[in-house]
Amino acid sequence: MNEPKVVVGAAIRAGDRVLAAARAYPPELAGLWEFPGGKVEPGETETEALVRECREELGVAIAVGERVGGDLATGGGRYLLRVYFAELTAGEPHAKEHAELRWLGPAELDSVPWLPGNRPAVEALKALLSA
Ligand SMILES: Nc1nc2c([nH]c(=O)n2[C@H]2C[C@H](O)[C@@H](COP(=O)(O)OP(=O)(O)OP(=O)(O)O)O2)c(=O)[nH]1
Repeated sequence: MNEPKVVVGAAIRAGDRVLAAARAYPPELAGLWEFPGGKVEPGETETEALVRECREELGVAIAVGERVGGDLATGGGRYLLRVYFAELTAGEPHAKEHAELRWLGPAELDSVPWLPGNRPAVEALKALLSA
């Protein structure tokens, strides 16, 4: 079996809220929520991938911070998801590729249907944002 590909997600934080994004595609994932991000390309660091994806998907610049939770198997074992805190350094997020964006506080994190693999990261976030 192939090694899982690393997928990085940015938990962009503003105060006690983080930015969640609803996928627009593919059809089987559309309407489910995730952290902006994507696959780490060959030769790219995880930080570089996060910066690139947030520029492409949201039109913003970010600074990447600490990890949120551990490595999460997702996509039926095809991917290893790693979530990082991030902060906006330039621009306001616009949904260039997502169906919708929402800023969610710790009490609102359960108000959207997350991609199933994100569950443990969302639980970790809830604890970190409430602390
Ligand atoms: N970006 C992102 N992907 C996630 C999260 N959770 C999760 O299970 N995934 C899955 C969904 C996708 O199957 C895969 C990442 O794919 P993607 O479509 O976002 O990556 P990409 O932008 O590099 O894709 P592409 O260029 O190949 O279309 O990881 C998450 O929080 N953020």
